[in-house]
Amino acid sequence: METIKIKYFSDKIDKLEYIGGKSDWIDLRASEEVSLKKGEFALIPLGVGMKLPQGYEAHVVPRSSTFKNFGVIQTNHMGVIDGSYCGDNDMWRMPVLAVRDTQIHVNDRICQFRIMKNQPAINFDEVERLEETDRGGFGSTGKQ
Ligand SMILES: O=c1ccn([C@H]2C[C@H](O)[C@@H](COP(=O)(O)OP(=O)(O)OP(=O)(O)O)O2)c(=O)[nH]1
Repeated sequence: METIKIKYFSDKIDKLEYIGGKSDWIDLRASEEVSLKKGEFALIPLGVGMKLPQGYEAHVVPRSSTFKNFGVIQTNHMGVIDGSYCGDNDMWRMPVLAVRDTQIHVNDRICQFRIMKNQPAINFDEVERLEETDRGGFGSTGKQ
């Protein structure tokens, strides 16, 4: 069990809930009304900020139903919340592009997140040749 310090920037959204069993991803809610015309971009405020456990980052992705329900695509495809994004004003947001006119209401569950361990520190060792067998290009194993 990990404990996460959380700040709510709005009292209009439900508190986050960890529900084990079905999925351990945690749904995030829009904390403000967002109206978009087709083709518009917005940063949807998610109304929370967190101090993640030491050595963790968070990954934010849409819910599977988000496109069907709201007609928006997450423009960064997966949001990466660094552990250092933990200041008093560091509210999480979801960048989206609307593919149709749409309305996101306060408290709508729009995306989900999980925490992930940081990768180890990396040192790049530059070489002339990698000395391994080529894997082949995109699609080199065929279609079926
Ligand atoms: O979907 C996202 C992605 C990022 N963030 C916050 C947390 C993250 O730690 C910070 C910076 O994100 P990132 O490093 O991915 O963005 P950048 O464009 O490289 O900005 P920076 O120059 O601040 O690193 O923005 C969000 O709220 N939502």
